[in-house]
Amino acid sequence: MSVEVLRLEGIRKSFGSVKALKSASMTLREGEVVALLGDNGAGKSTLIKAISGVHPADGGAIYVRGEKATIRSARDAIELGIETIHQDTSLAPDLSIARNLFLGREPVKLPFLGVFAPIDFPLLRQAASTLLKRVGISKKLDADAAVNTLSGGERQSIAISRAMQFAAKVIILDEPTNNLGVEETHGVLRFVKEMRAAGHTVLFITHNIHHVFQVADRIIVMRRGEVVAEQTVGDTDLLSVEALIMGVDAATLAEQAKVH
Ligand SMILES: Nc1ncnc2c1ncn2[C@@H]1O[C@H](COP(=O)(O)OP(=O)(O)OP(=O)(O)O)[C@@H](O)[C@H]1O
Repeated sequence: MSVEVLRLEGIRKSFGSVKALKSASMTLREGEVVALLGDNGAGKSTLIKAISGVHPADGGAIYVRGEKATIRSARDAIELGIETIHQDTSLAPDLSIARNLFLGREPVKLPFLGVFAPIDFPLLRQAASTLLKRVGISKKLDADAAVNTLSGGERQSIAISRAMQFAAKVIILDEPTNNLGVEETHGVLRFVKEMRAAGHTVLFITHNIHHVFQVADRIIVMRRGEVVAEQTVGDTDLLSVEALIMGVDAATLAEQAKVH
């Protein structure tokens, strides 16, 4: 079995009287794509926000590569090699594609008078074109174009490319294909596969079970703030996954499908 990269044990999180996470546990391994499934309000987003430091957990333990970790901020998560691509929030829309790819980590020239290190734009542009070429979207996109001129799918591609660029061990995608067209959706799913091929671990939230069968190795199902099932995708089928999400028996669901 491949190496464990992230383990969550009994993660808890409440918002006032709402127990969003009662006790969520899961293990992610190197080079696997895992789909995090569950009905609305199951706790999926809250769990990834706990891992990415957006809403730190109230309790439980997080282990990164077997070592106990503390994630209290987005910076903590990034330093541990965990990059999260939230829906629509990861990019600075007014800045260029190139700036976005390296946001906060742009190559700089030598400091001027020891205090000011200006961005090295030619080097930035060159690094951005190399990256866009590597992820196969160089033909369409100009690294100098502002992100607000891009489609939803192109924005997702940029956000994902950025995570790849910094070699994050774990990449978390919150509904990465939400609101995307067919072609854009396929582009994002292709990136997910490329990330796995490059050895990254990908955890993605989705409501689209067809995508699960296209790219995921395993599914983890949440219900009412807990992980209630984990399965290898090759060992299950669409109806069984739907039944797990709904918390009903697969045979009952099949019977209901016949009636309606
Ligand atoms: N910031 C918040 N303040 C108060 N309650 C919240 C907050 N975030 C989430 N919750 C509540 O926590 C529970 C879990 O929500 P969460 O968004 O994690 O579910 P989800 O599985 O991601 O659902 P969806 O698929 O609809 O996005 C819900 O009852 C939700 O209303």
